[in-house]
Amino acid sequence: MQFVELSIPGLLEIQPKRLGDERGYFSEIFRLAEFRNRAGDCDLVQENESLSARVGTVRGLHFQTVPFAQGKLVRCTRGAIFDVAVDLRHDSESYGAWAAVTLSPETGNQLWIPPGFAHGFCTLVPDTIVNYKVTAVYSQPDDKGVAWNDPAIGIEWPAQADPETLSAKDRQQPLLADLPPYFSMKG
Ligand SMILES: Cc1cn([C@H]2C[C@H](O)[C@@H](COP(=O)(O)OP(=O)(O)O[C@H]3O[C@H](C)C(=O)[C@H](O)[C@H]3O)O2)c(=O)[nH]c1=O
Repeated sequence: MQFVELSIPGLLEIQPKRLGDERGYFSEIFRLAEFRNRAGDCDLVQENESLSARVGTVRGLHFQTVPFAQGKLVRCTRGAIFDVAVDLRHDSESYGAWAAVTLSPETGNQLWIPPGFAHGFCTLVPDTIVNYKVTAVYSQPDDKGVAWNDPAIGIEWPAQADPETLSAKDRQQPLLADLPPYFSMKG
């Protein structure tokens, strides 16, 4: 299993090994000890799955606030996504910066997003399924967001991104400039 740090420290793209044979392949997609060794001590306490029927579906940018801040280990099990994270740690050198990877079942790669980041994705094909483990349970009162198209963040979404697919919640997320300092590098 390979771990590659993205342009923002803390974000890790994970590439499990695939052992191929005449039947297909076998792949270990998660080992807690190896994951913790790279991502730090954390417990993955909930697993989520979402299906997005339309190509260009945009979900995000979401995060939960302390004490329910979530780390997310994201993979795409059908279709493909442009998966993006935004640094919301107010004392980080990369505050407001974004980084993205394409996740798909063909590559089998994953993205680790530590607490302190907003997460979102855009589907690149119809009927895309995203599966992700999180380090804190869902807490609706602590479920917050930031505008997907905030020019101060400047995410270069794929051409497929379709604003018509946004949920009512995502159509009215605040701008980065209006976010309280929810997160710090000090945890
Ligand atoms: C996140 C979550 C949601 N829900 C309920 C709340 C709503 O009734 C329904 C849909 O929730 P929402 O519209 O927030 O789902 P997404 O737009 O896919 O949001 C997710 O996608 C972005 C990309 C993320 O990173 C977050 O994990 C998560 O916010 O599921 C739950 O019951 N448990 C949960 O953990």
